Amino acid sequence: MKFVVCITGKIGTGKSTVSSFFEKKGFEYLNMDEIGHHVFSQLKETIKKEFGTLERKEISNIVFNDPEKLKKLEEILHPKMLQILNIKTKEEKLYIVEAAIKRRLKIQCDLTITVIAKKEVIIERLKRKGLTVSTIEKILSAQRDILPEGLIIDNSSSLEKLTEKLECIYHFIKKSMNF
Ligand SMILES: CC(C)(COP(=O)(O)OP(=O)(O)OC[C@H]1O[C@@H](n2cnc3c(N)ncnc32)[C@H](O)[C@@H]1O)[C@@H](O)C(=O)NCCC(=O)NCCS
Ligand SMILES: Nc1ncnc2c1ncn2[C@@H]1O[C@H](COP(=O)(O)OP(=O)(O)OP(=O)(O)O)[C@@H](O)[C@H]1O
Repeated sequence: MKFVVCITGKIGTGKSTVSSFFEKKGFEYLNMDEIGHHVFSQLKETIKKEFGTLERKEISNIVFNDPEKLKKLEEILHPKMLQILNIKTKEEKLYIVEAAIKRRLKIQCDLTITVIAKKEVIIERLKRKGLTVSTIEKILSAQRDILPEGLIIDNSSSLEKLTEKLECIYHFIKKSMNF
């Protein structure tokens, strides 16, 4: 049986933490940020021509300050990213796909889980990872179209609370999908 769960949500809400829970339960994990980085390295010439650099941090500064430039980068990367995702999810398996911009990428899946968290919690957690408030604010602003859909998990409190919620969801999926 093939079953694809997509984990979506804004930056720093806890998508990787949630994905890792499902990976431990035996789901194969795919991360669209990583696939994006892979495609980026395959399309260097086009990117260099468009942005004048291949430094991801510099490009991040450009695109998260200019929606038109972000659109341009997405037009270059997204078709190939989707192609890779489709190839990687062909088997009869359980997959967990982490994709902040699931809707923009038009990813097809059997179940969507949206991870949400309070803005101040997101900022606090990401500051600890070394991001500046200004960068976080800019990325959040480029993610205004990420709206809650499917099952919604609020990850504003502890990891213990998150795990409790995830165990419930996992058992619900397991029972309803019969695996
Ligand atoms: C802009 C790029 C070069 C920045 O690379 P960098 O290594 O500095 O950051 P990273 O990839 O870890 O992204 C930082 C944060 O921004 C988010 N993000 C990335 N791309 C986008 C986007 N198009 N729209 C909104 N948020 C995005 C990520 O989910 C993450 O939370 C890179 O993110 C990129 O190539 N993005 C375009 C491809 C894409 O749409 N990826 C998102 C897949 S969900
Ligand atoms: N409930 C929680 N309590 C405390 N810290 C948490 C909790 N959930 C996640 N974190 C921490 O917050 C940070 C962001 O979480 P995570 O990397 O899972 O988010 P993400 O949505 O995948 O982020 P990104 O968009 O940057 O990929 C990490 O350092 C993670 O360990």
